This record gives sequence, C-alpha cells and structure tokens, in this order.
Amino acid sequence: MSAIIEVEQMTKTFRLARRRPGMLGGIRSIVNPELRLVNAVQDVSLRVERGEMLGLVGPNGAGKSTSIKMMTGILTPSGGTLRVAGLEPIRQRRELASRIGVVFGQRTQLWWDLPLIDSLRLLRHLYQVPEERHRANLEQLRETLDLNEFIDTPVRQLSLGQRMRGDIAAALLHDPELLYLDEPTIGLDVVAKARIREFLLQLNSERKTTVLLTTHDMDDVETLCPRMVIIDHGRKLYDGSVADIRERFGGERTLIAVLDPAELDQLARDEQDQVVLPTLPPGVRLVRSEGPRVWLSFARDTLPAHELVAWLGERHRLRDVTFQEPEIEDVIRRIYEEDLLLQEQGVTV
Ligand SMILES: Nc1ncnc2c1ncn2[C@@H]1O[C@H](COP(=O)(O)OP(=O)(O)OP(=O)(O)O)[C@@H](O)[C@H]1O
Repeated sequence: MSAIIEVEQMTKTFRLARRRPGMLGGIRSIVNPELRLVNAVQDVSLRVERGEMLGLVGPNGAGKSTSIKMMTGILTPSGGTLRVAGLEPIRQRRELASRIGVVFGQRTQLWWDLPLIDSLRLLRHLYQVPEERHRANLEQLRETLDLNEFIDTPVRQLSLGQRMRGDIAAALLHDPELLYLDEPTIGLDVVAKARIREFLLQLNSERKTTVLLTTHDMDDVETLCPRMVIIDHGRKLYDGSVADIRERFGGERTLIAVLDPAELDQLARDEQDQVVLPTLPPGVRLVRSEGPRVWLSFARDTLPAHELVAWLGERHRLRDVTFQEPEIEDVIRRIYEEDLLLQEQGVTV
C-alpha cells in the first residue's frame, strides 16, 4: 500500500492577544499586547493509506479542524512535516487543491443565490476540469446523490441535507483522490445521514477515493471507518479500530438470558417482583428481569462470555441468550469525561 497522507509531528500554536480589562487596559493591549499561546495541535503524526476511510474524532476544541486545515494547505503549521498526495500542502497549495476535495459541514462552497446547477457548472472553471470529464462526473453525481429534484433551486432555499449533497457533489467534480469531510452529517435527520453514509461507502468502494472525516456522530465512524483516530487537547491519543476501543474502555457487557417459563415459578422474587437468581459467578450482577428474561451485567475481563453461558446452562434451563455491547457513543463520552486516554498516556493538561 502507499500512503496518501504522511504527517510527522504536526504542530499548530495560535498566538492570541489577551485584552486587559478597562479602557486604559484596552489602550495598553494595543500598544503593548500581552500574548497568550493556544497549542491547538501538538506533535501529531499520522499515516493514511490510499483507499482508507478514517474517522477523526475528539471533543470540541480538540484540534480536528485545525489539523484538517493544515493538511489541506489552508493553515500554515507551526512545526512538523506534511505530505499529502505527495505534495507539501502550503508550498503546493494550488496543485493540491486539484487533487483533493473538501467539505466543511458548517459552511458551503456553493454560491448562495445561484441555482445549484450553476454552482456545479462554475466549479468546472475554478478547478479547470476538462469539459467532457466534468460532464460525465456531473451526470453520475446527479444520479448517485439524487440531485435532480432540486438542482434548479437556489442554494439558499435548499434543506440542510440537500445542500450537503450539493456540497459533496461540488467537492467531487474534479475526481479528487482524497476527500476531507468536516462534520458531514451535522444537523441532518436519520434518513439524510443514512443517504450520505451510503454514498460515501459507494464512493470509497467504487472509485477507491480515500476519505478522512471528522465527526461527533459515532454512528458515522461505526458505519464508515474501520479505523479511527482520537484527538484531545491537540494530541493524538488513539489510533485503531472502534471494536478495540470498545474492548478496552467499554466497561460492562450485558447478557440477556431467556429462562424456561416452567422454571420461573420455582425462583424467588424480590419486592419489585423481579426474579432473583440464587447464585451467580463472582463479578456478575443481575440488573433486571422481565417475564422469563433476565439481564446480567459482567465486566469483560472477569470471565469470557461463553463461560458465563455454560455456567448458567448447568443451573438453569435456557431458551435463548443474546449479548449487548455498550453503545460506542457512551464509551467515547466516558473517555472524554474521565480523560481515560490522557491518563493512560500520562498526559497532564
Ligand atoms: N484561528 C484561530 N485562532 C486562535 N485559536 C484558534 C483558531 N482556530 C482554532 N483555535 C483554537 O484551537 C483549538 C482547536 O480548535 P479546532 O477548531 O481545531 O477544534 P475542533 O476539534 O475542530 O473542535 P470542534 O469539534 O468544536 O469543531 C481550540 O482551542 C480553538 O479555540
């Protein structure tokens, strides 16, 4: 495989003038500004192979957008080396622009007052796409993104989901090898989100376009990205699969067992009329019961799931068992709230 993004120790420090209070302070701040440094991105190294779909996640202010802006040549890094599609983003910004597509979910690159189709035609000249290639791409994107019903509508009248589809089409008209998406599903309803995700999967599998997306929606990552990178306080804290992070920080699993109804009458009940199992292996808790169904919670490192099933099978007549993993959304929230990755890596902030 060959890398499309190679970033070594990318760093960005913003210098902000701190305003002193009061009128006199305001004047002093202009004459003799007191500077405050914001370490937005600190020593981030990242390698992305061609054809990958990578999710960049992290809490607000973590440094995701700043990282993407440096990788697209919009912002000059304070340190580190960057190569994207074999180019240096700042020095070869124009060349890079013709090789990558960028979508910022909160902003649009379309002309607000023009019908969508006019924007899509204008972009041909901006990116200098050969006419025939542009025509073929536009035709295909109209079809796959289902743009036809609103392509003659001015952009300002489009719904958020329609505008996002228009923006994605605009970013792909010049056949980029790499597509950056900054929060592509923000504010969209479930149907619109599903549509965008389906399209991105198709784009990646058919055209082999590399996709790098930032998102707060863990469903985006679970559906689209075999690999994710977690950034917090400007540092890369995790690089791996969603399954792995769930395994490491997922806390407790739940086993739902359906008992034989004939056995239910023989089991004790508590004051809420919930079934009480006489014994359970150490580390396993009965969380609740409903009819013949019991919910058992257990830490993934206390005992393997199959052993718990075998243990129950020896003592009860089981009709069915299913497992529930913690929602990835909850796992990630715990990681942010409890600074789990920062602590693990001994980072103090
Ligand atoms: N132009 C700027 N000038 C000064 N500080 C900035 C600038 N842009 C970003 N920052 C600061 O850099 C840090 C990282 O911001 P960034 O926008 O990259 O975060 P993010 O992970 O994209 O957050 P969000 O999920 O909220 O979009 C924040 O502390 C932010 O206030």
